[in-house]
Amino acid sequence: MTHETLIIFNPIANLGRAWPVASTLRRVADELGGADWSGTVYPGHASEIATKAGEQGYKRVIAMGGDGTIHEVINGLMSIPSASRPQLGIVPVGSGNDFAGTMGIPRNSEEALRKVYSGTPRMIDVASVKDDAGRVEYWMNTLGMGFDSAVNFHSREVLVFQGFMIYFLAVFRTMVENYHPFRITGTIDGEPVDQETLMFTVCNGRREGGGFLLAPDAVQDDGVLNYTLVGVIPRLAMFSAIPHFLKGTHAGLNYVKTGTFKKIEIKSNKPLWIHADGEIFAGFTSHVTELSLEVVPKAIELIL
Ligand SMILES: Nc1ncnc2c1ncn2[C@@H]1O[C@H](COP(=O)(O)OP(=O)(O)OP(=O)(O)O)[C@@H](O)[C@H]1O
Repeated sequence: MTHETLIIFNPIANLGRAWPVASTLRRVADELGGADWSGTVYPGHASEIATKAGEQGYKRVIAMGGDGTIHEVINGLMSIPSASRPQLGIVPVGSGNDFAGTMGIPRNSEEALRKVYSGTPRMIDVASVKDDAGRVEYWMNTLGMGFDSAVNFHSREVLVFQGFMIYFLAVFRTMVENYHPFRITGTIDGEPVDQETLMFTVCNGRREGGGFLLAPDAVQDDGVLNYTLVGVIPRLAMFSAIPHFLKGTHAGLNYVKTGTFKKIEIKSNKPLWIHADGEIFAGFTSHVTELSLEVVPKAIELIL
């Protein structure tokens, strides 16, 4: 440890386009006071590096990548006691960068890096998810069950486009291949829920999939999370719903329920496909049928 800042850099973010950005940013970081750098070598590595950063006494950790990198870094930071948890900075070099977008972090990576060195820390909420096998993960942007998870899984196979276009193509594939209603029962903040569902997305951030505005009113330090639940509609009607989710005007649709919560406990009659911040929590071969979701208020000090 030679600096008080550690940059955790994902070289394969944005399909490898992040890699050349690092050499430019290295010079900028040096000019701003310097940082130690650590590149990720395999999935999950960012989480391990962030955990170690706490033990090593770093004052701040910069997640340089997309939402998946921030997700891993946050899981590492949450394993550190809050008193010694480093601050978090974000330099978006991923493809969707939805959480950075929500937080108003500049899309330009050099500008974002400069902001980390000159910005103000603000405590933000994160959230936890626990499945029926007792597996716990933290997430900071969105966690989706059903339709948007299938979109996320398919988006990994679209290799020729960038950003939002990847997700847009994946949406059409999902409509054709994965019409998969499921029934959820359980409670939202103690209130019973029993609902045939196509998609159930819980949000701390406002958008996912490079621009789908699922929770336009979400606030990241209000101690509550938002949800958007899409009931069962015919496949064709889904086409007309897309513009609403892009603009964030879906709350008025009669098959959509939205609201806020602190804790959700649900069971599904079918295994749930789940993404957490765009990372696969339970894929197409999922066995997860029970889930508990909870806000962790003001858990991370994010430099903005
Ligand atoms: N060296 C590596 N080799 C393979 N995978 C890696 C490596 N380092 C990180 N990863 C994985 O890369 C994946 C994608 O990272 P990330 O989400 O940051 O970028 P992105 O998908 O381009 O951006 P976004 O999620 O904002 O669309 C993550 O699942 C992470 O675990």
